[in-house]
Amino acid sequence: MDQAVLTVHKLCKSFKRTPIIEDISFEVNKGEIMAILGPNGAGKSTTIRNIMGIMYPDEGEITFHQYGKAIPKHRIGYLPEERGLYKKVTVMDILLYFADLKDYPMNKARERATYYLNKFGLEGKEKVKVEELSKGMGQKVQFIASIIHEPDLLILDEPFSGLDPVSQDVFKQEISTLANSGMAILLSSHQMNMVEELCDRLLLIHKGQRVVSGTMGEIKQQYANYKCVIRGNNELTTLQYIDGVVRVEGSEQSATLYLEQDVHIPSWLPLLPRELDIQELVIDRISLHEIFVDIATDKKLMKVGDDDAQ
Ligand SMILES: Nc1ncnc2c1ncn2[C@@H]1O[C@H](COP(=O)(O)OP(=O)(O)OP(=O)(O)O)[C@@H](O)[C@H]1O
Repeated sequence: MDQAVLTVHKLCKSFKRTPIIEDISFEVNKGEIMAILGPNGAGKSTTIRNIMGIMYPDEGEITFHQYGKAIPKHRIGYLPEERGLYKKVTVMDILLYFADLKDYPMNKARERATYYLNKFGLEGKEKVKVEELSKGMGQKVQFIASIIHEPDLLILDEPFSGLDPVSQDVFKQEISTLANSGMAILLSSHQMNMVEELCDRLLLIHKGQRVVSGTMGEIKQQYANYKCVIRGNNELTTLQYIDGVVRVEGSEQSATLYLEQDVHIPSWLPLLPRELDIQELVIDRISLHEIFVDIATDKKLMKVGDDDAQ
C-alpha cells in the first residue's frame, strides 16, 4: 500500500487575478520519485513555492500526512530554483549551518557532509569558501545542504539545470538511492530523458492545468503512440495518406509517420504501398520528450481532465 507523505488537493493560485495554477492535485508517496513537468512558465515553481509556504494557495489544501497542515520544516529538504549560498563561508560551515537550522546533531551532520562531499567529487573542498566554487560545485553543495538532515520529503526545483552530463548522472543516481532508502521525492524538470529514466510517476502541467498524470507505464500506454521512421526517397503526401497515419514530419529522404493510437503493427505494415522506397524502417513508441513537445505546442488534443490516469 502506498504511503502518502504529501498530498496537494485542488490547488489554485492567481497573480493579479490571472490564474496561474488551476485545480492541481497530486500525491507523493514514501520511497517514490514524483515529477512535475511542464514548459517554461507552466507553473512548476509556483506549485512548489505553495507547498513550501513561500506563498499561500488561494484555494486548495496541502497536507503533510504525518504532520498535518503545518509545514514540517525539519523533515523537508528543499532545493529552490533560485540557487545561492552565503559566499564568504566555507563549504563545511555552510553545510553544518543548514543542519543546525534543522536541529540536526552536529557530529552526524559533519559525517554526512564528508560522506556526500566525497561522493560528489568534492573531497578536500571542506575549507574552501563557497565563492571559490564553480557553479556546478556550488549546486552540489546546495543539494547536500538539502539532504544533510535526512528529510522524509525532498523537494527539488529543477535539480539538473546547469549541471554537466556527468554531474547530472551523479545527481540522478543519488536521487534514486535516496528514494530507495524510503525518502519521498518531488522534483520539477523539463529534462524529459531524466524524468523518463528516474521517476515513478509524473504530472504534466501546461498553462497551470493538469494535462497528463500517472505512472510512467500508464502514460506511455495511454499517450505514447507508435511512430515509424522511413529512410528512402518518398513523397510526404503519399506517406500522409496511408491508413493509420496521423501526421508526417521530416523530409522526403527521412520521414517520421506518427500513427494513430491502438494501431496494430502487424496489421498496419502490409498497408504500406508496394512502391515505397524503403532503405531503412524503424518502429518505436514516441518518447516522453515527444509527448511533452506535442502538448506544449498544442499539436495533439490531449484529454484534459480525464481522471483515469491518476
Ligand atoms: N510572483 C509572481 N508574480 C506574478 N506572476 C508570477 C509570479 N511568479 C510566477 N509568476 C507567473 O506565473 C507563471 C508560472 O511561473 P512558474 O515560475 O511557476 O513557472 P515554471 O513552470 O516554474 O517555469 P520555468 O520552467 O520557466 O521555471 C508565469 O507566467 C510567471 O510569469
